[in-house]
Amino acid sequence: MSTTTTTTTQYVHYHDGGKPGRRPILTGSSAKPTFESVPKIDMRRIYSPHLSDRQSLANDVGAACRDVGFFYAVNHGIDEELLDRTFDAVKRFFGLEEDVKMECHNQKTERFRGYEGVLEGKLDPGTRGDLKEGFLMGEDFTEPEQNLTPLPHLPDTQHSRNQWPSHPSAAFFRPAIYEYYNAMLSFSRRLLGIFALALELPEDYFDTITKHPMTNVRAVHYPPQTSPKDVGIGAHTDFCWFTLVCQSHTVNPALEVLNANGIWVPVHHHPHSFVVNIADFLKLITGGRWASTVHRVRNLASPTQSPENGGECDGHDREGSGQMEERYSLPFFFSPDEDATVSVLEKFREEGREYEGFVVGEYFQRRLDIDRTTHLEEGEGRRKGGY
Ligand SMILES: O=C(O)CCC(=O)C(=O)O
Ligand SMILES: [Fe+2]
Repeated sequence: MSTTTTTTTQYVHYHDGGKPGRRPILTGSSAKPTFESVPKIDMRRIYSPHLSDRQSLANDVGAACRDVGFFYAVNHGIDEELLDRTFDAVKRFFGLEEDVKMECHNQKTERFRGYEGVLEGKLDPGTRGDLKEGFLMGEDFTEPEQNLTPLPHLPDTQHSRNQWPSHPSAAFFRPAIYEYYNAMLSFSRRLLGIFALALELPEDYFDTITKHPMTNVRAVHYPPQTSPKDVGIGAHTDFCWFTLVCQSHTVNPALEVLNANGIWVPVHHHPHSFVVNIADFLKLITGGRWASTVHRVRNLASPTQSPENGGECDGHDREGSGQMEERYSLPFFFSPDEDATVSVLEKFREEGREYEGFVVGEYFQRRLDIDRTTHLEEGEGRRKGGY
């Protein structure tokens, strides 16, 4: 008598470029060469007056963008106390009365600026929603903190506008977020030069399309989750140029990135460092040579120590059965000017192929609209149709 073993392929599902995607989980002999950890890059060379130092940093950055799409940026030069102050303010903000936060609910704006409640987002349709609350702000020429001039050809009504809570108990929040926003914006401009060098382009190559870039800070609070079926933010790629994330400490890594074998690789907390990731626009203009890597957040309670796991966490299917921790993160999203047209860079084009150009703001809004409509869809959102 003979027995047959049937193996069925298992898949990881995600949301990529605004569309659902899936990747087979490959193990053993079918596994491909891929990354198993996120590289750490010392950013001190970004401030060097010598082009050779900036170029050597660019070489490290370029390798990470190609092979992983993610890296830790350490020694980035942004004041650590500023980062601590921002996290304090963010924790305080999410602890405010619900009414104070709901006054600036994000569904009141086209660009999704303002407050989003727990379970209102849903990047992974297979879940009950994202177990997080957030607050989004970004470029807004009416706010004096930004010192911007309005785009001449756009009517005032089409410019992005922020919303801030007006209650006195929230007065601390706007200046704190602006301090972070402005620091991240100037660091991002330097990083853009490093990306240009990494692509063997002149350092100022992207300057003409980043005169008034589209930028966002999102402050996020992930309550601890007890069920592994939940997700803090469903698996996705980012639809900007690149993202910098500062994350608060959790015993277990909550942010995870997907490698080519469908394995989730944990992104650890390194105090005061940023996590940098390449997003869809940079993947697009490099003709796919740089990776816009799928990632997700699960703020699972830490596992109880057991002899089997030695108290170690492997970043995979953790059960939520231990210490409960709140998690806070501060992604900063950077994209070129809303009215810039971009396409695959000349150097990456194949002869005889047609390449479409697209307007940054239009592409961005299309992606944002997908997010806006997946929010509050099933009546779980407390304010469905309310605005
Ligand atoms: O909270 C994080 O670490 C990442 C959040 C994220 O992926 C996003 O907001 O796009
Ligand atoms: Fe993301």
